Amino acid sequence: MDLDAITKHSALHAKPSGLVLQYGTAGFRTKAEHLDHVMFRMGLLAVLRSKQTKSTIGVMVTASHNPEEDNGVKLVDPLGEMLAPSWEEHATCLANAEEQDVQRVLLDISEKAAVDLRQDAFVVIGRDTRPSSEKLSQSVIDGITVSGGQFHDYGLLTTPQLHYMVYCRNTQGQYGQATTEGYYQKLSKAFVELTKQAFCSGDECLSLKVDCANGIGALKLKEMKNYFSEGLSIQLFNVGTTGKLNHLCGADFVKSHQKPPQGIEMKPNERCCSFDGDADRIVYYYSDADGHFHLIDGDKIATLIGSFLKELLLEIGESLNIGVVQTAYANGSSTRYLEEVMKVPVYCTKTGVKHLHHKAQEFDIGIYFEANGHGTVLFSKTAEMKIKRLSEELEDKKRKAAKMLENIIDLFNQAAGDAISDMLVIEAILALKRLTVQQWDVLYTDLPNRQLKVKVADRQVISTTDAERKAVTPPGLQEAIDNLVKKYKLSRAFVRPSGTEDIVRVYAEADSQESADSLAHEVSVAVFQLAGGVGESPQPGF
Ligand SMILES: CC(=O)N[C@H]1[C@@H](OP(=O)(O)O)O[C@H](CO)[C@@H](O)[C@@H]1O
Ligand SMILES: [Mg+2]
Repeated sequence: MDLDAITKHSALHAKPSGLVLQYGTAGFRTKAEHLDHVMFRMGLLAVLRSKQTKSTIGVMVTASHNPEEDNGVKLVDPLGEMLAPSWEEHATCLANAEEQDVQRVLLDISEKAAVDLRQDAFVVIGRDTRPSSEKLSQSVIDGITVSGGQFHDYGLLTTPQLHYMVYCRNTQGQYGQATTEGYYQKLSKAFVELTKQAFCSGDECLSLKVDCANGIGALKLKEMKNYFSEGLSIQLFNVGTTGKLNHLCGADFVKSHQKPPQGIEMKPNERCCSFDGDADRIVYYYSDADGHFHLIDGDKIATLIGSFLKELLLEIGESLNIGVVQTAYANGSSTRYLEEVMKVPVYCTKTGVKHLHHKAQEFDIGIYFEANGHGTVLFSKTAEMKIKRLSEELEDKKRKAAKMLENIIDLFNQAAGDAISDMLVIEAILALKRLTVQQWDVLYTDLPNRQLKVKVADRQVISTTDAERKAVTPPGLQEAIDNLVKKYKLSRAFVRPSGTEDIVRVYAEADSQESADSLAHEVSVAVFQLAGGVGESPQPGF
């Protein structure tokens, strides 16, 4: 590594003085104009990580569901996973180093992580459709080249596609071909195989409306549509030609406002879904004959998938262990349904897919979804091999079930939650089980809930425990929440500092929407008072 060259180039990507950023829930995220130095330095870091793991590392430039003016960056580890926690710390150190300290921090990381600097390095890059993304990804490339790494720039990709590319490259193509073509082919083939049995006559076809959040999902789905056109007809909305990214549309908007996105024509009982800005989240919804909006979130997606997989396992007579992983944001009704009706063990982790993904790896079949629609299913190598063997050995109905499982394994993106892949899985299950969106929705009834944001001077004054369900600091906050919760029926509430925005999140659920709203408001006021609220105190009403 030519440290002098790095220093010279680093000065061209100077850090704004006083700016401190953290590698948060999903990498660095802030206003795009503050990120040039972070991008350059993440290029440098990706090279070190690649040398250390002797593998291809991914860098994704995106701020997912954040407003269009924001941007962000995250590194993808060799098996398509999120960056290891110890390297998140290195990333934070490097991003915040003053100009004159960049060399020293790089050498420090290399020493601490035992990086052999003579190793080759290879990095792949992807970016979303934000106006700032192209220039920022050039800064990543600058960091890679000046530190002697090689790279392949995929250009526009969904986040899960980049995870897939990294996984493919590090398994010598065993997981699939590391091209968008390879991705489309793998998923479409599995989808077509899986749904073949669902359509008796040739003229049946699924139809679905997709809100693409004015983001990358629109471009990629448009390309992919032709691969499965016979089984599924999709109509795309919010494709980015006129609207702004994530503005009044997309999965995050629909989930948090619990209402339909703008820019989509919804007829009664029509099945619709929304992606987020980088297409790693999906939520479904419909409007009933009376015009009531029904949201089908990540919890209901996990339930649908879980019950389908359980049925198939029962059919083939194999006892592979299934676990469902959720976060504190999972609706209480979903947890109860999974545990009590479906009899599946449920685990709760901290927010952020890296935590859920990690936990899901402990099972033969680990299903994980955040309530906001980010998730996937992981199959252990043993489970995968067993299913493959059974699909050759078993006969008739059992063989059919094993074949279905085999295709489902291929249809899931096991590197990361993926809106396109999840959409195809859901569509296939609905077709195979002949379920309408309404029948899916009534599996259980969500407890009314409300999420709010509170602005405080320093959100880190709030620390939590018990998978973020209890506040440890500031003193008195948890006690205040406990007392408020007692006032309502079937109620629950918790608060935590966001890892992607400079706010504290408040979540409440209760037996009625009025109670959930009122509890969320009261907890917000407690946060404002006890955790250093800034600006105007939270007002009731939404
Ligand atoms: C309540 C909520 O939806 N939180 C989201 C959000 O994290 P926060 O740390 O809550 O800002 O963004 C994360 C990254 O996309 C996602 O994993 C997570 O679920
Ligand atoms: Mg996202």
